[in-house]
Amino acid sequence: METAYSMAQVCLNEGPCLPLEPDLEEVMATSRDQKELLWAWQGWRDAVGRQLRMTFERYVQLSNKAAKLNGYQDMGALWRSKYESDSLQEDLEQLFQELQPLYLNLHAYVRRALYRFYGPELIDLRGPIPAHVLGNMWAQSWVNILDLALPFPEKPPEDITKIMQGQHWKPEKMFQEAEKFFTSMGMLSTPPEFWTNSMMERPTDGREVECHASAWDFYNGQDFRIKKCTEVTIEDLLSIFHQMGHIQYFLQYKNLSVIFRAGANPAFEEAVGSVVTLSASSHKHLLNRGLLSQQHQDKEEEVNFLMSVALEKIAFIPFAYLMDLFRWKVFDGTIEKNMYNQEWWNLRLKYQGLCPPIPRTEEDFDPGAKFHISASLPYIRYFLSLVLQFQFHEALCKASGHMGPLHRCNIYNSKEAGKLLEDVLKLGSSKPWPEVLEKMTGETKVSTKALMTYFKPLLNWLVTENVRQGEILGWPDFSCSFEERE
Ligand SMILES: CC(=O)N[C@@H](CC(=O)O)C(=O)NC[C@H](CC1(C(=O)N[C@@H](Cc2ccc(O)cc2)C(=O)O)CCCC1)C(=O)O
Ligand SMILES: [Zn+2]
Repeated sequence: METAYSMAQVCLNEGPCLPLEPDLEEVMATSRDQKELLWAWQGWRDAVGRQLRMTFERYVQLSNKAAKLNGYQDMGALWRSKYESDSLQEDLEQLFQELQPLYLNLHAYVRRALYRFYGPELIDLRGPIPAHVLGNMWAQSWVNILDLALPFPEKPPEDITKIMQGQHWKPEKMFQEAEKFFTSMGMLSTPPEFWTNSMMERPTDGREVECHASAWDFYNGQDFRIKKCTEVTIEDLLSIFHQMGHIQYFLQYKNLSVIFRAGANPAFEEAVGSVVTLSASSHKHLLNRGLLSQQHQDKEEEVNFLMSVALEKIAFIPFAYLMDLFRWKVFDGTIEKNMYNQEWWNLRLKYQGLCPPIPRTEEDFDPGAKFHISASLPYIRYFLSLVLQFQFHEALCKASGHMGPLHRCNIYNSKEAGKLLEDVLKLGSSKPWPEVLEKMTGETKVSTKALMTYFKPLLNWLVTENVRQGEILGWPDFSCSFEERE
């Protein structure tokens, strides 16, 4: 399945065939022509999703067989066991409910912005949003339509990608920049093997590679690598920070016995790189790294900044939640194979408030068009990491002596924050994760408080704006209308 995913391309009538990275992702991110967006969206699902359906059905059977042989009810139960909690699903639902007001206000606001641009024939102000106009192949991050959704359009943020390209950044410099962030906090640098053995760019010698980025621990205490088809963009720079977070975790726990060389739970692994990214993407940090020239941000520019972070992080919440809600139900048999696609879109409607842009059938297998499903990589870790990374951010900012709003904090150069983070990462999975969380934050429970604190100024602005526009929160017109699409 992963090979089919990484080799798939969508071909223009006469002319080149486009791979997902960077070409189709570029179309989804930059095109404002809904017919072109639909071509890429549908083409990718025809090329990948449809091909994977049969294999996926067999994969489910074999996965459950393996799980049962290991004493688990089904593979979903095995995946969930990593969190060592008998109330995991209830706790996750509780976190999701707490974040709903933030998501519903963002959804309503973005729907209005898309309505202004694409008009009533495409957008129903009381309905779900079609999934192909949100700037991303899976509508999991909406940051690429920031230009359509900017609260104060007369104060657009600087284009950091253009600045990077103007400064002739190369992939290796992007990795060095990320490493420098960790060493500035007194944390570990990468060994020479990392720089010789990693694959930082798509090969030009014709080798077909899996371009979805990943970080690898070779469990020999010295060989650690990242594989990524790096493009010189701010999006790729920030995802390199995320990847280097995995490498830092590998380095910190490399002397533990191999059974403990893992994150305290999978969400901890994901949160480490993301928490550093929260500082690295701050105005203060980008300014002092020479990637921004504007000295200070006024109130309105700050709302614009928070909107860009929300389009990445808040839009992601329901997607990250439903990915494994779907797979857990597939593994436990609640969702049978003749229902895969309609149940997938039921979840996409219920949690994300999205519709497919064209009718879908059971000939399609849209979940398979997402890397982690083709690669059998669990996903709930990203949902939990979203909450955890803000809890970590608050704790590390406090340790660094930061005063003022959480979204202005930058832990770069803070040896205190580095020490606190290091002491946590060194534990690997050798202690129950609530103990590790308490060491970092003083709390033993995952809490949305820090995330809500970070976004409070934006939520205030969003609620005021949505009330002013008389927005309906949610999608009472829940049907996905297609006739206008023709
Ligand atoms: C051997 C192995 O598998 N190693 C694991 C790590 C480990 O287990 O040690 C690994 O490298 N997994 C790959 C995966 C890559 C990325 C990803 O897939 N991200 C998600 C979700 C997301 C979205 C936005 C965001 O800001 C952060 C995350 C997506 O893009 O949907 C690509 C972009 C960034 C992270 C990763 O690094 O988590
Ligand atoms: Zn990760």
